[in-house]
Amino acid sequence: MEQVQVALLGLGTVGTGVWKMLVSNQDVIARRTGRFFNIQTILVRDLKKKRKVSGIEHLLTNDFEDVMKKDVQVIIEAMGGIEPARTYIKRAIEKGCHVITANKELMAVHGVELERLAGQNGVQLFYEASVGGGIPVIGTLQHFLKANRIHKISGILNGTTNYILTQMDLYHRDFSEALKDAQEKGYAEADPTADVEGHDPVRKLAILIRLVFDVHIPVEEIPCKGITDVTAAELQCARSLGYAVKLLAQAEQYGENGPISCSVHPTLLPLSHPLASVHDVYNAIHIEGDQIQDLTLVGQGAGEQPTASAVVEDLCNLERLPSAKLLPSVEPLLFSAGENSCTRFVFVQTDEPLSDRELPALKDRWEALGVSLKQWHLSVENGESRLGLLVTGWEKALEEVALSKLGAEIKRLVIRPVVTVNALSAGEEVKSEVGVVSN
Ligand SMILES: NC(=O)C1=CN([C@@H]2O[C@H](COP(=O)(O)OP(=O)(O)OC[C@H]3O[C@@H](n4cnc5c(N)ncnc54)[C@H](OP(=O)(O)O)[C@@H]3O)[C@@H](O)[C@H]2O)C=CC1
Ligand SMILES: N[C@@H](CC=O)C(=O)O
Repeated sequence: MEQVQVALLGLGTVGTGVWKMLVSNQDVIARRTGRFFNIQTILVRDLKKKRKVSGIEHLLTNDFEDVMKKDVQVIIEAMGGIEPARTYIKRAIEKGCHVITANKELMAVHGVELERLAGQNGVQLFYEASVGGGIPVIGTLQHFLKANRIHKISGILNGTTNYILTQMDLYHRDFSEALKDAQEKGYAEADPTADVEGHDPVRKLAILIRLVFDVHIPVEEIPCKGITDVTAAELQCARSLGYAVKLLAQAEQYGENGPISCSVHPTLLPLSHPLASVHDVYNAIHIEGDQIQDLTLVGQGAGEQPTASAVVEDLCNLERLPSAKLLPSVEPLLFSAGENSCTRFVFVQTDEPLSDRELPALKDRWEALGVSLKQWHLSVENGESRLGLLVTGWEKALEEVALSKLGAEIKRLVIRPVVTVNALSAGEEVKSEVGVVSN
């Protein structure tokens, strides 16, 4: 049996999962690869911290130079953050080690540099765990969709926020309680701001964009909005109109080397949409290509076991799969995904009593502005009116004047993009204009 010597950087959620899987699935791995992966050393920050696995104490170090002294062929980076992870990975590559990383923040920003360095040094750099947790999306794009022209990729790319939205929407739990739960389950980033503000799915989208469109887009150029302002009232209103709110990542290219629209935004999806029923920690990635047509991958997007699965599969594939080919990158023209559709969910909370009898008049006033009111839902709770409106023809420039026609002082307003069903597309016959009213 061939022995492969491995160093593990990080023994948190992912590192612990990798250790456990290499122990629990050692027989399957050996049978299928003819290899035994031996972890020689584990880098951590705090040597005194209580660990979730035993029998590793003698392997722990908090000095990267100890790792460099070991004769290892592979380094698994599961620490997170840009530095010192970037420096450690570069040093490992320059020493001739293959590298596996789960670090999307690093790969989104420095992926091109690190892949180039790996190529120059004749080693592999695999990062399957960096997008979609246990979903093999990177391998699928790199190895099994090479010959397709992919024009669109969209999906739910963050387990923590999907878990929070599901808990709020279906189980009526509050935001902070659901976030705490996601942290305890090991789904969230060390700093969960990256999850709830949308930076984590933006990083993952940047990695996918590089793989499908061969362009590097700086993460700060991807329009992004997180879920911190999504409330239970809004989720209930959207559901009453037949929609679920999901943190949707989207990227679409218009023609070969053409402009790219992309964004990460809380978005309304019709309940019949396949992504609307992707709940809890599950992620989903929908790929549209000229030959494959469309393909959706669904699986657990975060957590110890699914993420460890992606890392260990990378380990098993190191010698089997070819390295990714880096293509010359072109400067794309970027615009926000929301800009090419003008269907919106306008959700208003006001202390003034609103009546559904006023809505036909509002519909006429908006019609005159070119805004079409397709569906509404009004509810009154503790003296507060909550009005959800589905509209087409909405434009930023019209916002102020359109909202002034509501005739009520707005306490809170959110406007979300909507993935349309045919009946809502501008110019098409509307099947139902009837508002849904509940008190
Ligand atoms: N959790 C998840 O579901 C997923 C995570 N990822 C990514 O995997 C990576 C790891 O995530 P996760 O396991 O959740 O993170 P954790 O915070 O649970 O673990 C991080 C580990 O790295 C160690 N570490 C951090 N910084 C240093 C440093 N400077 N020197 C030495 N050791 C260090 C920590 O040491 P110590 O224990 O001593 O503090 C800890 O063991 C991140 O890039 C994350 O984005 C990817 C997919 C899913
Ligand atoms: N914090 C991330 C972890 C996996 O990438 C998430 O919740 O998706």
